[in-house]
Amino acid sequence: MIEVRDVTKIYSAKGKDIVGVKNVSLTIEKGEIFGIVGYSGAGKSSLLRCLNLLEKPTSGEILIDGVSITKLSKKELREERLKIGMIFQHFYLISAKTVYENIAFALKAAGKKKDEINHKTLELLQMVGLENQKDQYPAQLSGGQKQRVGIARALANDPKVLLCDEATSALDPNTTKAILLLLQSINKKLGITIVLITHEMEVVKEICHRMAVMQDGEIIETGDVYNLFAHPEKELTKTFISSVIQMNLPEPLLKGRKGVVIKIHFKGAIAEEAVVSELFQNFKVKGNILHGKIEYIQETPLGIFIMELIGEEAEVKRAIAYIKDRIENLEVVKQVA
Ligand SMILES: Nc1ncnc2c1ncn2[C@@H]1O[C@H](COP(=O)(O)OP(=O)(O)OP(=O)(O)O)[C@@H](O)[C@H]1O
Repeated sequence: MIEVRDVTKIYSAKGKDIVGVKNVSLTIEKGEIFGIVGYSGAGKSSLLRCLNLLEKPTSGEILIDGVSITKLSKKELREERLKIGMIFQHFYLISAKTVYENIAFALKAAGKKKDEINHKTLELLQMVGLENQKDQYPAQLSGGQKQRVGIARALANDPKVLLCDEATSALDPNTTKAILLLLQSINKKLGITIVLITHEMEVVKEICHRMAVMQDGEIIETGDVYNLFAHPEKELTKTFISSVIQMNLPEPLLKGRKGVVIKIHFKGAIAEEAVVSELFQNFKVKGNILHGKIEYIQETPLGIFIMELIGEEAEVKRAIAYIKDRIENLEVVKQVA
């Protein structure tokens, strides 16, 4: 478990104070994949780098499995850092070393013996699917393959935590998907806690269990990914979510509507039921479906329907009440007269 307690990071540049992270408190559970999203400059990298003390917080405390890493001596911190792997957007591989040597280097640096280094390196190569590229140099690899080397190297010393700094931002969508699947399988297989920062909501939607949204150094919203997608509160969270899920109708489509426009989120299995057709059977209302989609947040469906209900006012009201009453986890989120 990672506990971030009231952490602030202030940089000094040219005599000016720049706030990187502001009073952030956060708990990341053991074995979860936790995503931190925000625009450029929001403080994501600063916060992530505080987690392994690549940046020393100006104030506050960070505990990993109960050990306050902000209070460790240099020697203790060096040992603790071995338990925290990190991967980067631009990979940072050693260009003069082969794939095998890049991974083995991390084990050598930790003082492992030759036999153990060989055994572990081969095991890691297999885990990331690079057995056949072991003698190639980074320049001969694709971006996805380079990131696989980065992941193998980060896992060399069996860390408890893997920090991912925009790990897929330099990759194309297909390669991104493959790397995310690899991270997900590593999380399941090894039970390792993964903290990733990204500006791409798709990444969060694909693999994160929980997430936090950062703005101006602060965490403005946090929670379970599915629930935040279904009920985002903050405008910035809504903006991020709308980059992967169409949540609103374009203004011109709303203009001139005579009926009541409602937006419904169907949560969980209910998304697959024929709720909307039942509505039209039971009430004297006509409906225009303006937008309808079922998204999958990992395995769980989230249905989004925007429709216009046309009919006598009282009947439309009854129809809306019927939807609200009948299904507990169905919500009318917007009514426009
Ligand atoms: N070494 C540094 N010295 C001075 N200011 C810094 C330093 N690192 C970050 N900052 C500042 O701290 C703030 C947060 O930056 P940070 O890089 O953590 O944000 P970010 O959300 O990761 O953005 P990006 O995705 O662009 O890296 C910014 O205003 C940035 O200019």
